[in-house]
This record gives sequence, C-alpha cells and structure tokens, in this order.
Amino acid sequence: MSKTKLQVDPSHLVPAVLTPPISKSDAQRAMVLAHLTGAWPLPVLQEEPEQFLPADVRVIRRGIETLRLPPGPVRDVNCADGGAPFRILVTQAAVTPGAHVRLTGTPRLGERPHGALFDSLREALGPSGLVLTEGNPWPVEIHAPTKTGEPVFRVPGAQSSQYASSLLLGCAALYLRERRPWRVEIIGPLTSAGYLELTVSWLRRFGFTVQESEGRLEVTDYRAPERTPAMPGDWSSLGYLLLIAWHTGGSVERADLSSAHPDQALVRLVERAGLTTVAGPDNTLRMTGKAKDGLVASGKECPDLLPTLAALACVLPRPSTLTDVGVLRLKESDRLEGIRTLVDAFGGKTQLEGETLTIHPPTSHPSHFSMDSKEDHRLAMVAATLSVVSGVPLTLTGPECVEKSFPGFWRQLERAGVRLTS
Ligand SMILES: O=C(O)C1=C[C@@H](OP(=O)(O)O)[C@@H](O)[C@H](O)C1
Ligand SMILES: C=C(OP(=O)(O)O)C(=O)O
Repeated sequence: MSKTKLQVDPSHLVPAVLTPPISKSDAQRAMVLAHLTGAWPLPVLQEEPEQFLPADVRVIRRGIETLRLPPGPVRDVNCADGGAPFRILVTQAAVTPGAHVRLTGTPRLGERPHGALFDSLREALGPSGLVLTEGNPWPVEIHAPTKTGEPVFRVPGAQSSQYASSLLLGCAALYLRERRPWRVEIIGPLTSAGYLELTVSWLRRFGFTVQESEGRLEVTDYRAPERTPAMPGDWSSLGYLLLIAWHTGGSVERADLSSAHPDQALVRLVERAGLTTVAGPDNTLRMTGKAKDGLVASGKECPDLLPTLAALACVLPRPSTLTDVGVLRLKESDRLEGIRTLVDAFGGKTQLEGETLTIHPPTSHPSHFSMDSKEDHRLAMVAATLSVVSGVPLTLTGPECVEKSFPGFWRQLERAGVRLTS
C-alpha cells in the first residue's frame, strides 16, 4: 500500500491563537492514580472531545478499563506505538491480583527496550508467582500473583526513565493494597530524570507521600486530596505551536508555566537563540525576538524537545549543539537519524561526535523539501513546523502518526493559515 503524502504550503500564514492537546504524559499518570485512588474516571477525559484525545491516552484508558474487570479469562490490550502506556500497563497488570492480560503493540514498540523492566518485575514478584512471558516480540503475557514479597523494585535508569516511573506507579498500587511502604531503587545513572519527577509530582498531587533520596524513591503514606488535580496542556505540543506563533505573530493557550513537564525547558532554552516568551492572561503565551545565535540542549533533560529544537536550529544564524543524543535512537523511530535526515533535507549539515550532535544551518533555504515521518509523530510535526518557520513548502510522507500525541495538529496548522493538500 502506498503511503499518504501531504503537501504543506506555508505561504498564506496568519496570526492565530493555537491550542495544544492535553499532555499525554500527565494524563497517563493521572489516569493510573485516579484508577488506584477511587477517582476513576477522570473528569477531564470526559470533558476533552474524543477526537482530540491523544491515542496514547486512549491506550492507557483501555488498559485500565481492562484491569478494572473482575479476574477472568486472559484479556488483550493493544498498546499500538505507546512506549510509556505499554511500560506503565505492564507493571499495573503485574500488581493487580489475579489479572491475566496479553499486551501487544506495533513492531517498532516491540523492538524498543523493555527487558530491564521485565527483569525488575520478575525479580520482585516472580518468587510470589508472577508469570511474565515474552513472544517474539508479541504478545507480552502477564499473570499476576495474589501475594507479594520484599517491597522493593530494582531497575537500571540509563535506557529509559519510564521503567522507574512505571514501577513507582506500581508502588502506589501496592502501598494502597498492603499499607506498607514500597520503593524503587534505581541502578546507575538516570536518563530523562524530569519525567520521573513528573511521576513523583503526580503521586503527590493525588495524596501519596513519596520520600526521595539518592537513587531511591519510596511511597510511604496516602491521604486522599481535597480535589482531583487539573490537567495541563502538553508542553511537547506547545513547542511546535510556540515556534509557529513566533513566526506568525500569533499566540498559544493552555501554556501552564507551573507544569512539571520537562519540555517546558523550551522557554529557557530559546533565550540563548535570542527569543523570549511573554506570558499573557489565562495561560496564554507568545514568543518574540530576532534569532541571533544557536541553541544548546541535552537529551537527558528534554529528549522529546530535541527534534523541535533541531527544526528551529535550521533557521538560526549560527550552529546549535545537542548533547546526550543517544537516547533518541530508542524512540518511536531512530530520531537521531530522523533529525539528521531532516537537517540534510533542508540543506543544512550535521556532525556527530560521540553523543553530541552539531547542527549547521544552511546558508540559504531550499525552495522545497521532503520528509518521511517513518511513522514517528514528532518527526511529522517538526518537519511541518520547520516548513512554517522557514516559509519553505514541504512534502510530508506519513502525516497520520500525529494521532499518537496531537490528533488536532493539522487543524491547528490550518488555523495558522497553512494550506494542506494531499
Ligand atoms: O515517562 C514519560 O511519559 C516519557 C518519558 C521519556 O522517555 P524516556 O524516559 O524513555 O527517555 C519521553 O521521551 C517520553 O516521550 C515520555
Ligand atoms: C518517546 C515518546 O513516547 P513513548 O516513549 O511513550 O512512546 C514520545 O512521545 O516522544
């Protein structure tokens, strides 16, 4: 079957107020905690129009609904392309007494690393009867025990923070079940630490006490909060929209500057390039300034923002440096390669030394460029963002994948005057 192609024409831009979806990372955590603490279903999921819910949020919802059914026959949950949803559901299945589920996903999700999480669950719960089997790579089948042992999960942190986040949400479940402290011990360095902090902040908002010390997180208490916390807009999606608003003179809404999402780092990181964000009323934000320098950012701090920053780097007057880029190889596609392909397609150059990527913008813009999303939502959206901020038309192969985190993305682009044809 031939893949869909989308023509992106940025020659009629207008200033508009652009709206991100709810944050999938925040919503995933909040949904699990709502399920555990008796606050299910989360009101925000009923208020948000269904067609704008990120696909990954729908995956977690389906998974939780399955785990809420009384123990019975083996049940299937398709995690599609969702790394965090899959990893979170594996642990939630393993800590739901008697649950028997079979998880599947895309071939790419099957290729991404999960073994360290499986080993951690087997080490902690295997002696109590957990059965976790792996297909090739699908299905991953989990049969959860009804008892537990020593209250600790040990997991390495270098590949993904999602292992530790998933296990910490497991600790919350086990604390409520047993009323004894459960902890996660992280072995070695931790990547994407801000996402684990996001998990801790959601546990606290839902009433859990989490004690943190070097490489160790322990859930020690729970008291129901007075109200269910609100759901912020997605800072990863705000990244594309803010750059578009910068170029068109528009603004974004739902930009909560008190959010704990790691991609809020954008606001600080663009300052080096000469750009400033200006907050307006009701969580609106604009970006102003004339680009004067390159960017510097680390994949350890904000991995999902690096493709967006790479697009911006293509229109800056000086080179940009992205450090700790190795983690990008483990995402929905090899994003390190994806970034290099994008810069190359736009006429720029990249140089990789160890884990550091230098991006040299082109001296003049091409008249047109093409990009294949490789079914990676972020690559699709950053290619389109680059088209808008440079004014250069784009032919994009595989635009549908934006569904994963931002189903309304193309509609937002049309609001900014972008003409889309297939
Ligand atoms: O916990 C999360 O919600 C996420 C953590 C990060 O992954 P890693 O910790 O695997 O880098 C990030 O890239 C991903 O999009 C979402
Ligand atoms: C890497 C991502 O998500 P996940 O790991 O949850 O698939 C992402 O959304 O960029």
